[in-house]
Amino acid sequence: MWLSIRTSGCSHGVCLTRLRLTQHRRLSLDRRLANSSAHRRTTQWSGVSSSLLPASRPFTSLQPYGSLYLHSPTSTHTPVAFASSSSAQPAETPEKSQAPNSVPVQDVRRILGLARPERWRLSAAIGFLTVSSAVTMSAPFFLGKVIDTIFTTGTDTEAMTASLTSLCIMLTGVFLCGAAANAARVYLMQISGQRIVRNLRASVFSTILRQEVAFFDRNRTGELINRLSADTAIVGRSITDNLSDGLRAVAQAAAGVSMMFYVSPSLASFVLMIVPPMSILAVIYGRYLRSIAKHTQDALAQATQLAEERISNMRTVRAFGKELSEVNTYTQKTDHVLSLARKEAFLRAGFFGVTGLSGNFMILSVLFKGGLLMANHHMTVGELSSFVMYTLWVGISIAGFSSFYSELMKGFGAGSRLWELLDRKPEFPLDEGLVLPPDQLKGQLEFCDVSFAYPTRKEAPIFQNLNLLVPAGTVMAVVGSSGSGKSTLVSLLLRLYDTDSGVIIIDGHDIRDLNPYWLRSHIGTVSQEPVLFSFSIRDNITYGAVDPDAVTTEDIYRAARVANAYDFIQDFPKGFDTVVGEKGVLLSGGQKQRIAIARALLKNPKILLLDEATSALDSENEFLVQEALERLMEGRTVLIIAHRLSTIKNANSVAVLDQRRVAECGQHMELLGNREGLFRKLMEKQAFLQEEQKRALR
Ligand SMILES: Nc1ncnc2c1ncn2[C@@H]1O[C@H](COP(=O)(O)OP(=O)(O)OP(=O)(O)O)[C@@H](O)[C@H]1O
Repeated sequence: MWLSIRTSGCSHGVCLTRLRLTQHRRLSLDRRLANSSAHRRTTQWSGVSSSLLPASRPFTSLQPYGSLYLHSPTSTHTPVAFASSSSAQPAETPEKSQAPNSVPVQDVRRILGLARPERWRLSAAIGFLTVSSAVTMSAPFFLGKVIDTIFTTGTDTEAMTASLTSLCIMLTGVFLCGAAANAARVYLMQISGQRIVRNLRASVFSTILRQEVAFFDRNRTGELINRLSADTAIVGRSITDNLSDGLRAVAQAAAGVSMMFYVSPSLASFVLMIVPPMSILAVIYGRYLRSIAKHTQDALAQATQLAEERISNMRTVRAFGKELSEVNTYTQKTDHVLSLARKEAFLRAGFFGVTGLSGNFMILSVLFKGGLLMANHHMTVGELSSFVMYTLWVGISIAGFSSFYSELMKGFGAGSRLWELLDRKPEFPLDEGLVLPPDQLKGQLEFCDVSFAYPTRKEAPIFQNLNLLVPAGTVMAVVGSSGSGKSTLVSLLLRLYDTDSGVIIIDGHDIRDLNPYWLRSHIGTVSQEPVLFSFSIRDNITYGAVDPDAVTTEDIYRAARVANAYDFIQDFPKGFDTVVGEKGVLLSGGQKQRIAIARALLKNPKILLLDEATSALDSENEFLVQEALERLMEGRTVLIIAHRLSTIKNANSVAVLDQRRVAECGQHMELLGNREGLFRKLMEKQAFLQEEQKRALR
């Protein structure tokens, strides 16, 4: 039994979408098969610590890029439109949420979990820390002994010299050990910190790259980069350097207080009355600081995002003469950062002012009370000196602990943003699903009753019950007015987005059942404005290969020759090793396109999605690009967004998009014959006919 869906105005068999009900059954069977492990190809992502991710989610690494996302509607083509702060979509990351005043236990566990792979190094560092702190804290006691030796040996200079010398030699040895232990601690902590940050960055980057394209529509690049660079560094520092400083502060404060009680319990009880109010102050301060630090990070992320977007599109900024206004906008953002930083500075100033004052009062009270005790012979001068030094150390340690606490809170703030990102599950998997044997892939494409709206603009549907069939090995030209959804068709075929309803079928398989990674490895794309990466031409071409390691220099040269790129590449002084600049900015439009064609050729895809170059190219470049494209299209299923009459004429069929569906479909001459038809009107409007007439006259 056959169910036929004919698109309105479609007069050619190609556009007749036949959806056999038995095929439906086959599809559901395939879907079940896809779910079975036999049909799944799940590849472990390597190089990233799986402990960073929730257990429910397998952590897999990126495969070499198989497909070229050149015609993604999200890619930065010229002309460039900037996201204004007012119109910007809210970011998905948790910056917009209020900073909670308490740290959830699972956040603490998670942040400590980051240090697990470094536990041995960190344990050794803590061992060295204990040694160096013990040395530091024993110093006042022994220095007190030195003072007492000086004051109590009276006129017996020989005895004093002997005991003073032995004491000083012993202390020198102890201090040297302390210095070595301290150096070892700093080294181990730094290395562990860098390793933790490296792992965290790899995880965050990998998580970002696995997200579906809609995620990148919602989140700004600058904000994501900020998570990747700044937040990871803050988290890394908070559990290494900062943790070490915190532990040292606690250990030294505890040892200092014990020694104060050992030297003079009555003086110690008197002085330490000041500690409880100071601790309460430190906790309150830490909370405030955490909240302000989080807002400062958010504001900074926004400023970074703006700078990143403007700098990477500098040509557009210059062309519109917007340098000054962009500087003003950026300054406004940094002013906001400054106002938050001012609040933070005010808080810090107040806190450190109070702690400094308390420290001085502590010393003053020690000297006052200690002087009285000395006068009553309850203390020696050496003991009082030791006590004063311990008091100073305890004061320094408490101040160190409060800065440790505030840094730790900053770390939790940055961590909470990272967890939200790391925990985000992509809406559809990158590397799961059915993989067809190579000989089974013919390349027939079918859109059956497809309805779709972009996730960020659900209220504006792009397609409603769209039907289209591209038989394997044929070329279909897609035409339509601007915004009719031509590029969206390409995005759906690449499965950058999923349809809201209806199915896209490739060789009888629902695209959602196919492994997206595998699927994209068989689809080549070349857009009007191909994006190249800032490495050499050789590497840019190799980027297209599914297995870059298997690519030989001869393969690259062959692809470049077929793409009409070999000669101009060889004319560069560095030939194939020429670096093309960011997004290929050092090349002309036509050169970029021919390199992109070579890149697609190396991939040798079964299905080609092309966005033909417009008249932006000069006639020689246009000819070379056109010729290269024609060679690329040979023997493949091609969906081409056509801008030229010659392409439309040479295609096996033409589909006209209008009103969220395929309005007309058929061979070029057939569609042109319909005087009232949309295609005819479109051609007239786009001056294709005039172009043809001009040619006929020549
Ligand atoms: N990522 C996106 N998020 C939301 N809307 C989008 C997105 N990309 C495109 N659109 C919208 O979808 C519609 C179709 O866009 P599409 O790029 O597919 O049109 P097109 O026919 O290729 O246009 P053109 O010929 O001008 O390139 C447009 O209204 C566009 O604004």
